[in-house]
Amino acid sequence: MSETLNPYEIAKKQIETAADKLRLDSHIVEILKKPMRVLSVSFPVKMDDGTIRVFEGYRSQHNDAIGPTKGGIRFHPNVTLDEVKALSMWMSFKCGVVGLPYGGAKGGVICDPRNLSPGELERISRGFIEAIAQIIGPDKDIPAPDVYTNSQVMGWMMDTFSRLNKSFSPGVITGKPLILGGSKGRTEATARGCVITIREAMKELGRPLQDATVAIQGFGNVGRITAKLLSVLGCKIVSISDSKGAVLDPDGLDITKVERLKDQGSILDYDSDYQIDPQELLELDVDILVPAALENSITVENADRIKARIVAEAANGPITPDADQILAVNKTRVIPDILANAGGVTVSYFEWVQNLMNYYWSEEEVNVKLSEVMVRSFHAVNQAANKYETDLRTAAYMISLQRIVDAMKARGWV
Ligand SMILES: NC(=O)C1=CN([C@@H]2O[C@H](COP(=O)(O)OP(=O)(O)OC[C@H]3O[C@@H](n4cnc5c(N)ncnc54)[C@H](O)[C@@H]3O)[C@@H](O)[C@H]2O)C=CC1
Ligand SMILES: O=C(O)CCC(=O)C(=O)O
Repeated sequence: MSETLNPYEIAKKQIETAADKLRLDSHIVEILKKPMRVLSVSFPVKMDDGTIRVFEGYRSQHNDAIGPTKGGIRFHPNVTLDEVKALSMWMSFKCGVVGLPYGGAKGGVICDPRNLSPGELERISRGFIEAIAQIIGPDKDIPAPDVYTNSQVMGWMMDTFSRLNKSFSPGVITGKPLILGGSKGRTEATARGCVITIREAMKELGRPLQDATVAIQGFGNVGRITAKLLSVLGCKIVSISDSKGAVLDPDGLDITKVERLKDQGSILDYDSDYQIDPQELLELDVDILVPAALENSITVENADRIKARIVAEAANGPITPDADQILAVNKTRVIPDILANAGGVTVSYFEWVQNLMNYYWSEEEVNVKLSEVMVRSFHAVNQAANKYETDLRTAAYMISLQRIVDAMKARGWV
């Protein structure tokens, strides 16, 4: 039987694996395998040509035993309800692994921002928040950016929520522009956190970062800043891809040039001799592979051909469970998404805290706090993996599952 690529089925499987190791009661596992609340909405939006289009979106809230739920909003043509549910579950375990007082949530709207005008994008952003306003709020559920949404989208969403509630509510959403209560360091936080986990993993393996070779799939918020930060640490970024294709230079790409080309048109303008098939990027013989795009990049189809020593899951869900097993046999070190990309939600938490106290930290303060969280969490997961003789993903799930279960018990739910 071929493996499932359905993210919801995958998330459930990951929970079962860790729950088995923790010997959790089956009724507790059943609670955790379902989001506690899912809102499915459709809302009309006036397009620039005067026509009205109806857009569909979802908000899934997985478990709020520990605190309000938290997680990004994705705008993408392939958004599905099952994807949003899985992403909300992964958010719960991500918040758990770094010890944030949140449960997980996620939202998604089926649309393609690459084909929308700025005005249409604004009306979709406002329309979606109006449609889900009843279930979000600073002490209920706090959205943030994800794929194809950014700080401007968060600004519009915060404005719509504040107007509906007739009070300025910066704490309803994070990843906002600085002028509206955004946190310094939030834009870079996911990549910065990921780079810290890579640095710690390389230390564990006794390998230097200087001249380490890196391939990065995805050149958006996370992939692009990861490329920049790793190159500052002396790594050689040999290959980068985005939704249009991939480029490779075995001597190391000029990241500033790739950034300029991306802003002006396409990374494929780098040099036609440097273009490769994006699938090839994943299979390059590099020290570090960073999938920073979407789910299911590494499956049973290609797992056996992955040559990287470390795969750092900057994206959510890039490796399927069956592929995970193949990578483990091949001794590839996988830094799981719920740890590798937890820097984003960590600084989102700092943003929310700053909004609630209306007092703001310097970028240095934010980065020092982020680094403390990421280093501590990486080593806690690594130690648990050694103790339970398991991989980093299962160890990370075990830590978070235990926290959520403890909270549910303390509240008298189970
Ligand atoms: N933005 C954040 O703070 C966080 C993002 N993530 C995850 O990181 C991943 C990337 O998110 P962002 O960078 O924020 O999104 P983004 O919208 O800024 O960038 C997405 C990038 O992926 C590229 N892409 C899309 N399809 C691709 C494909 N098939 N092959 C190669 N590249 C492709 C796009 O061209 C774009 O460069 C997602 O899985 C997201 O859920 C996780 C934690 C936090
Ligand atoms: O910053 C946040 O609250 C959540 C970011 C996110 O959606 C994620 O970590 O996948």
